Amino acid sequence: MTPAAGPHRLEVAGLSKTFGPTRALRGVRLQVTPGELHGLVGQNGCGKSTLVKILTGVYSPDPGGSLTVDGRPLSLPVRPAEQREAGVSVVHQNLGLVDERTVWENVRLGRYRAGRLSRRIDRKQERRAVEEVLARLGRPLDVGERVGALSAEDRAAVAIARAMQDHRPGSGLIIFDESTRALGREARSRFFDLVRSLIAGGASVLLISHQLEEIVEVTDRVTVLRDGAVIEAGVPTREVDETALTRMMLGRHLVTHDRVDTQAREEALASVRGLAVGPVDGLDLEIRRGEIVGLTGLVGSGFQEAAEALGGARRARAGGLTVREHELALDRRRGCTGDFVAAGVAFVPERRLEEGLAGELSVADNLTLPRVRSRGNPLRIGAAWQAEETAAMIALLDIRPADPGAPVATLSGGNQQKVLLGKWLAGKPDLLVLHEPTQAVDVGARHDIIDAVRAAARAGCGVVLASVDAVDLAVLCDRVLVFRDGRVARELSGDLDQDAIVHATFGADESGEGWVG
Ligand SMILES: Nc1ncnc2c1ncn2[C@@H]1O[C@H](COP(=O)(O)OP(=O)(O)OP(=O)(O)O)[C@@H](O)[C@H]1O
Repeated sequence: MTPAAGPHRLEVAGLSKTFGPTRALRGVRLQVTPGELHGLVGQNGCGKSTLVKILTGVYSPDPGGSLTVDGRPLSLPVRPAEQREAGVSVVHQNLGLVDERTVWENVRLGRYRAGRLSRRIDRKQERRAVEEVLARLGRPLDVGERVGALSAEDRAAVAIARAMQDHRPGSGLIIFDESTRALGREARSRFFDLVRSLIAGGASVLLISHQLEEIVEVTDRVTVLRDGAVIEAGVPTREVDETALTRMMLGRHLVTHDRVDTQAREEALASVRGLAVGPVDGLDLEIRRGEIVGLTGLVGSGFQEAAEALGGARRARAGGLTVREHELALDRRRGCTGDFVAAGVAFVPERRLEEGLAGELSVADNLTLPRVRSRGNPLRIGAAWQAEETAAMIALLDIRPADPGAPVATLSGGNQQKVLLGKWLAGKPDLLVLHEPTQAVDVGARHDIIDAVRAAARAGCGVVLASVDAVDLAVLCDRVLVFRDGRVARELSGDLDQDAIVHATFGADESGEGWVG
């Protein structure tokens, strides 16, 4: 679309943010017009989240920048009330919903209006308010339903309703910060239908995504950040394609990954017997050296629980895992991670800071932690092997900043993901269990991660890759097990392609159930 005349919906000028030695943003400018779907892309650590946090008042920027909405300047740092009044709202990663709560509670969370006299929440009024917002969106839902029980697209509608409830018709800016990843292809397209209907009504959208295909497909214009600075401001999307965007983001050309010949050897490496965890009941699985086995399915199908149990992060009801000569009981209590490490099993969880990394410790400490005990005196921090291993992993995975002393919590999401993977790869595991390893990483980092996983397989490591990302599964795996209702509904192998994986995950199975995505 052509930019509308009159003031911009959002105008950011000269915005900078410095964290100690890191210049996270440098003189950023960004203009979003009314009724525009504007994409914002950039490598991990280029400053996207920092920008969103400034727009929503979490961070105060360095002095000197300015921020206007519909021509009205906002004070810096942004005050929550002012942000709400201006109609700027964010939908976070994975939609930011609380599954255990109802639709109306999710929409109203944090903004209940208590009765003036009773100080009680007026449930009837709250529910009615939410029904009205959903009606405005054209998505009437049962507001008393638990959000966890909803379909992916209804969940998306709840997140959008939550974001737009204070918007005056024809105004407002919704920022989607990596919000669409959990949506399947079909749900995603309906999600964008909904977004377009908001835009047709005059709202604006800033879409932050690592899915360049999606950016190219749905946005009107796109702004590219690199190392905290704007490289391209508001290029009309019809003038770019994925390759051009990648080059702008990374400053280099990337060769896309194709499938490579299998690295799997004849030699058996690991076997799973009678695994019962979550909805899974009695899973058997053999993994050979160098083999990459994918586990996938819809949320709740059991593939995630199975991966967590194999990695020692979740206690199973029953089951055993044999890796070479090591036998591990999978129904043991958590806390026996040491046994898994000793057996050569490494698990890279999806939730990095909660399960996998110590945020306050440095990159070097996090990368080398699992081997501190076996390789030397834990009190002798800074040993030569630690420096060597850290330097090797920083280089292999292009971890940024390349500073071994930086606390991990200060790294961007994608760079934390790389540290987590590096932590386990450096230990040269026999069995590597990965859960969503490329989540929230940019195209360049994804490239590095795929290379690193392949190199591990080439060295004889068996890999279990649990993911909803059909592209990752298709380029990396020798075979893919598709879970449905706790059982392996399909096993795909041979020349895998992503459409076949998506179809097997979302499509009707032999019994004719399900729906085609
Ligand atoms: N609280 C903080 N303290 C120190 N440095 C920080 C802090 N927050 C972010 N940074 C640094 O600022 C830079 C920008 O990080 P930011 O999280 O904004 O990147 P991003 O583009 O959102 O990355 P990703 O795509 O990986 O989420 C990075 O170098 C990061 O290490």
